[in-house]
Amino acid sequence: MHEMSNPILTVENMSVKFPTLSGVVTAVRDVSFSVGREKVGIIGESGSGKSTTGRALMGLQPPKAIVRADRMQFEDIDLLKASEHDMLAVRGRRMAMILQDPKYSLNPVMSIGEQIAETVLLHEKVSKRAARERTLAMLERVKIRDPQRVFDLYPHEVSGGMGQRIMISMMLIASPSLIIADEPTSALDVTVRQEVLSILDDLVVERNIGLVFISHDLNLVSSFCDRVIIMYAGRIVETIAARDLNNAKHPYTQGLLNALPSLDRPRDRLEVLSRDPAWLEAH
Ligand SMILES: Nc1ncnc2c1ncn2[C@@H]1O[C@H](COP(=O)(O)OP(=O)(O)OP(=O)(O)O)[C@@H](O)[C@H]1O
Repeated sequence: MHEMSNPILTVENMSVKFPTLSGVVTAVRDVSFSVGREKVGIIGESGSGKSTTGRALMGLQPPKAIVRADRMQFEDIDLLKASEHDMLAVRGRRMAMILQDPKYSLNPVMSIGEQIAETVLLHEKVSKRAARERTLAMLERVKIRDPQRVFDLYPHEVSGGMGQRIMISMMLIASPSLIIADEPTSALDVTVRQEVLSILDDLVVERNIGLVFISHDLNLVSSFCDRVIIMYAGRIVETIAARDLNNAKHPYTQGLLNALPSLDRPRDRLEVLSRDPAWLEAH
């Protein structure tokens, strides 16, 4: 459950713009939210600004992007004032990101074991031998069978589900207080997805940390997260407790819920989401 009295992250009126040849694209407009020790989902259609929001929190927006906000506070760090040097100490350590494809986050020329052991050596004053032992233990913690064999594999040799477990095992070592997961299970099949979600859930509960879970899958987010932020065209249209989703007030959220396939609403009869220009007005 969340302790909003003491949020880990507070964002007030954040906007992200991209100057392009055909003009300035405003990908995120005046979004405000906080994250406590809880799982917060960000949901919206493709292009609604979910990933841009996640990257801006990490300071990982493309160099041309312009991020503006009244406030972006992560624990004791003012993200608006933090230098790239400050962010190096935050990223991966205090705030970590999991992406859809772990291959992009892993070093392709280093074995899995070497990479995890490197993280251990970065965070703990131990010998190389002890780092190897810790690495094998971490692989076991994320339920990887045969960790000795996996230790010597390279990123291209592991499946997507195993890659996400490896990412999570590195987070167990770094012990971040906030994880931003951008579609971490979209590329996985249903069984593997459930396993990865359950490992992620254990991590959040056990470490009492915050998780921002970005997804276009409302069903998944509503069952996995505590609260849900609904984005539409770069804005937050509604923030709601997952258990209250069925009572969502905003017509866009209701449209998303109605668009979910269910037994009495076969897939070939999905409704077209309705849109109203008034939703784009500030509120
Ligand atoms: N580097 C960029 N340059 C210009 N426009 C960009 C850039 N990155 C994102 N955008 C635009 O910003 C908007 C939001 O994109 P974003 O990727 O955040 O959406 P999203 O909700 O995460 O979508 P998806 O689910 O497809 O990842 C889109 O209109 C996109 O075209």
